[in-house]
Formats: sequence, structure tokens, C-alpha cells
Amino acid sequence: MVFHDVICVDKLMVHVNLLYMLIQLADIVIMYDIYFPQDYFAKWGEEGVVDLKDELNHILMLIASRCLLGNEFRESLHGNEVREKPFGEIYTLFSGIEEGVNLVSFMLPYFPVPANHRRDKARIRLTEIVYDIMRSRKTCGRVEEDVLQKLMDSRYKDGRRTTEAAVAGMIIGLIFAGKHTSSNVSTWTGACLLTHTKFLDAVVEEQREIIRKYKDKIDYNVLSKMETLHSCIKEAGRMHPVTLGLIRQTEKNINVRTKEGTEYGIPKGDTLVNLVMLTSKLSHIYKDPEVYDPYRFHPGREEDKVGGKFSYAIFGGGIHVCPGEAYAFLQIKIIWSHLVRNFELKLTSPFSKTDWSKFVLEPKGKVLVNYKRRRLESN
Ligand code: HEM
Repeated sequence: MVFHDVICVDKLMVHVNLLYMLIQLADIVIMYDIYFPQDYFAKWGEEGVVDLKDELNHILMLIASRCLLGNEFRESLHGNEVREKPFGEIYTLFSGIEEGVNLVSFMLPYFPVPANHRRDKARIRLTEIVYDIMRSRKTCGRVEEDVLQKLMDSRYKDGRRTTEAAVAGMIIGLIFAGKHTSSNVSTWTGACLLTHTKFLDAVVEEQREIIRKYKDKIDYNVLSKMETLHSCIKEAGRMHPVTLGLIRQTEKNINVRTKEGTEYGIPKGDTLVNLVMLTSKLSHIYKDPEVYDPYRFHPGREEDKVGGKFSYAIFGGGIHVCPGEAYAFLQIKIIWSHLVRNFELKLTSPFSKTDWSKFVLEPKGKVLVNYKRRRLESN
């Protein structure tokens, strides 16, 4: 029971279905979760201090649980005592999986250390929970609108139905792939915005403009108008990629030419690594790469296109490119548009360093933010 089981179950199947499923997810996110930040942040007081990293992790778990796993999960996470016992068993189980997928366990997945043990136990228990939900849906003939249901109803190309084990593996893999990455990029977005007032002001101004045109309405169309916020998220991802590197094996001999014109060959079977945290800071692609500058993606500059289609590889590239990119932007935009409309925020802890010990890179330590309620008006 290792890493591979956790995230690599039936990739082919994931690819056949995921793209169209994640497109449908946009609707689900909007139907159920547009209103969700309101519920969640209603629990914050008039003013106070929170650990943004922790809060965003929680809210993204709730969104993932509703959109991917469905109502049954969401309800069990929500419970009656949301603040006191926020996420109960399922949240703890997913944390167990995340903590058990670190650099050591990547190299030594079977090594008998507590993190690996907790990860494997969590995976077994989560699988049982997913099985119970699938069986209860089948027994009662209940059909829900979520990714779990789509996977349950899917068939392979040759007509075979998906097995319970494959569905459970894929759903756990999806949450693993999507929740933690989105919560880290959301946290970095906040840390970057709150330390760069010029861009925070631009995001606030954009929200005012949107409120003027669309009032409180939020739908796919309104979210797609949030271009400044989109670029701020994209730039936070470039500055603080969640992945160390992308690994590929060459299927044939290839020749590569450097920008200086030197050519060299790479033999078939070699393993190549794109170190995203380096390639996203190349100065011949990104002007002043260490500077947080979301406008670098705007028309007229479009620096992410300068070095070809893999210049911006925060979501990977090629056949294994992240299928959740659009969904990730949707949920992060929903959260941050709600935050800037309803709160004045100030970062009170020093800007976090990256925690390099994690498999999915994240801000190290707490990200403390002081908040005060406000109601953003259009003028
Ligand atoms: C800001 C958030 C996210 C970031 C930065 C991110 C980043 C990545 C990266 C770097 C890869 C590897 C791509 C490659 O090897 O070329 C990947 C793969 C993947 N991501 Fe995401 N991701 C995010 C959100 C999501 C979400 C929300 C989902 C689904 C709900 C998701 C599902 C997946 C899956 C299934 C894969 C494996 C694709 C494959 O190997 O074929 N991701 N992601």
C-alpha cells in the first residue's frame, strides 16, 4: 500500500474522463460553492487574527469534498460543530495521506516510519468510507451530482464498468492532487497580495468594477472577468511553484539545441527533469524574475509565452498536464474575491519561506493575517 496506489490508479481512465468531468465541475463549484465562502467566513468575528494557511486548507477540503466526493462527505466534514471539531475523521485521514507523501517516502515508500504507517492506515480507512458511500448510493438508487458519481457511472473503452477499488483510488488521488496544491497556491496568492499593495489595490478596484456591473452575482462569466485576480494567482504560482520538478522518460533519441545554438543528443530511455522552481525564474523568459509582477502575463508582455509553450509549467505540460487547472483557478478566484470584498487583511507574520521537505511545496509555518470586516461597495 504505497504512494503509487494512492495517486497512480488507472491513469488512462483518469485521462479519458477527467477533462470532461472537470469542465462539468465548473457548474458544480458555482452551484454549491459560490455561496460556500460566505458560510465558512461567517464564522470569523468582526476582527481578529487567523492562520491563513490553515483556514484555506479547511475551506478547500470542504470544496473538494462537495465537488469531488459529494454531499455525504461534505455533511460528515461539516458536522454540527464546525469550529470546534471542524473536520473530524476525514480531514485527519487526508492530512495523514498528505504528510505521508514527502520526499523521504517518495524515495523509500515502504520504509517503516510513522508517517508511512499513518499514510497507509489512512488510505485503507478512506477507501472503506468511499466504499460505504458508493454502496449506499447503489442500494438506495440515489444519484448525485459529483465526480464520485461520474466515476461510478463511467465505463472503459471496451465497455467494462469501473470497479469500486479503482473509483476509490481515483477519487482519493484526485483530492490528493487537487486540494493541497490549490490551498498552497491560494495561501501564496494571499501572502503576495498582502505584501504588494499596488496589486492588492488593483484587485480591489477590479472587484468594485465587477460589483458595479454584476452586483453580488457570481457565475462562470463573472469569474472570467476577474483578469487581474487571475494574473495575481498565476504569478503567485510562478514565484512559488508547488512542484519541485516534472519528470519524464525519453521514448526515442532526441536532439536538443540550446538558445546559444549548441546541439546535443539525449538517448532513448534517459530520465529528464524540468526543475520548475528554476525554469519559472529564467531571466531570458521572465523580466526581473524575482519580482512579483502579475502584469507580466498581460497583453503586450505575455512573458509566459516567450520561451515556447512550456515556459509556464506550474501545471505541468504534455500528456500529463494537470487536468484540474481551470477548476483550481475557479475555486481560488471564488475564495479571494470573497475575501477582498468582505475583509481588510494585513499579513502580520514575516513572509513565509518555502518548506522544501514537502512533496507538494508549501509555505513554511503559519501565515498569520489580521482581518477586519468591511463591505466593498462599487464606488
Ligand atoms: C493550483 C492548483 C494546482 C496545481 C499548481 C497543480 C499542479 C499539477 C502539476 C505540476 C501536475 C503534474 C503535471 C505534469 O507532470 O506535467 C499535476 C497533475 C495532476 N493534477 Fe494538478 N494541480 C493543481 C490543481 C489540481 C486540481 C484542482 C485537480 C483535480 C481536482 C488536479 C488534478 C491533477 C491530476 C489528476 C494530475 C495527474 C495528471 C497525470 O499525471 O496525467 N490538480 N497538477
